[in-house]
Amino acid sequence: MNYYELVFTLTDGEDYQQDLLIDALGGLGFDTFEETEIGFKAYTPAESFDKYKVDEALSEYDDMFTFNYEVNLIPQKNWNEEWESNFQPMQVDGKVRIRATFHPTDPAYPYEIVIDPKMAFGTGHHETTTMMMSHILEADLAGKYVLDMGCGTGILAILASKVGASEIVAIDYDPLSYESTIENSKLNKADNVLAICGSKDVIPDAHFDTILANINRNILLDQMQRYGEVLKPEGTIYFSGFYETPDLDIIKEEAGKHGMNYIEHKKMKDWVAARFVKA
Ligand SMILES: C[S@@+](CC[C@H](N)C(=O)[O-])C[C@H]1O[C@@H](n2cnc3c(N)ncnc32)[C@H](O)[C@@H]1O
Repeated sequence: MNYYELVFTLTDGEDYQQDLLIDALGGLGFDTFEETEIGFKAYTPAESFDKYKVDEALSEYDDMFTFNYEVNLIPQKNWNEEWESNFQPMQVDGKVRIRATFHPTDPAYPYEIVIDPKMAFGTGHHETTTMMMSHILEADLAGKYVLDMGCGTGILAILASKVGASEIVAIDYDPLSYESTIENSKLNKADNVLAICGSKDVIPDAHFDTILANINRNILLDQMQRYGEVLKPEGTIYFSGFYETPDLDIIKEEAGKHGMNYIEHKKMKDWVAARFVKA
C-alpha cells in the first residue's frame, strides 16, 4: 500500500496546535503520526489522500498559528525499517521477550514471541503495542474467545494464544498485515489464531470474551457499535492507538453509548491503552 507523508513544521511548536492539526487530519483518514523536532509527520493510505480537503480542513487554523507542510509520496513504506536494521530483542514486564528469528532464545522469560515484521506494524517497540501486551499479561485470558482488531504482525493475538486464550480471530484490512499474522502465528506455533483480511464488516457474528483493538481514534469510533454488538456482557475490551488528550474522553463517550464502560488506562508518552467492560 502506498502512503502519503505530510511533514508539518510548526513555528511556535505549542502542543495544543499539534493536537488540533492531528485531530483534523485524523478525521480525514490519516492513521499514523510521528513527532519530529520541528512538528510532526502524518501518514495516510494514498487512495484516501485529497490535498484539497486537507487544505480546507486546516484553513480554519491559518489565522490562529503558523504552520506549513510538504507532501511526499512514500511507496510501500516499511514501518519497521529502523527496527529491522537494528534488531534488538525487547521485553515487556519481565514476562514476554520479543525477538527476531536470528536472536538466541532466552529461557528467563515465560513467554517468547518471534516476529518477522516485514511490512506490518507490531514489533512490541511502539508504546501502544507494549501497553496492550502489558494489559494482556494482567488479564486472565485462559479459555477466552478473543478478537484482535487491527492485528498488524499478529503480535497481540500470538501473546493471547500463549497466555491460554482458546481461539483468537485476528483481523486487518491491510493484506500484508494479514499475511504477516499468518506467518508469525505459524512461527510461534499459535495454531488457534484465525487471520481474516478485512475491516469491521468481516467481524464474525460471535460473542467474544475479550477484544483487543490497537488502531487509531477515528477507526475505533467508526467500529465502536460493532464492538458493542460482538462483545459478551461483562466482556473486556482494550483500546489503544490514541492520545490521552483529547482522545480518551471521546472514546469513553462513544464506548458508553454502546454499553462499554471505562475502567482504567495505561499511559506511555502521551499514548493510551484503556480497559473497558461491557455492562
Ligand atoms: C497500530 S497498528 C497495531 C498492530 C498490532 N495490533 C499492535 O498492537 O502492534 C494498527 C493496525 O490496524 C490496521 N487497520 C487500520 N485500519 C483498519 C481497519 N479499518 N480495519 C482493520 N484493520 C485496520 C492497520 O493496518 C494496522 O496493522
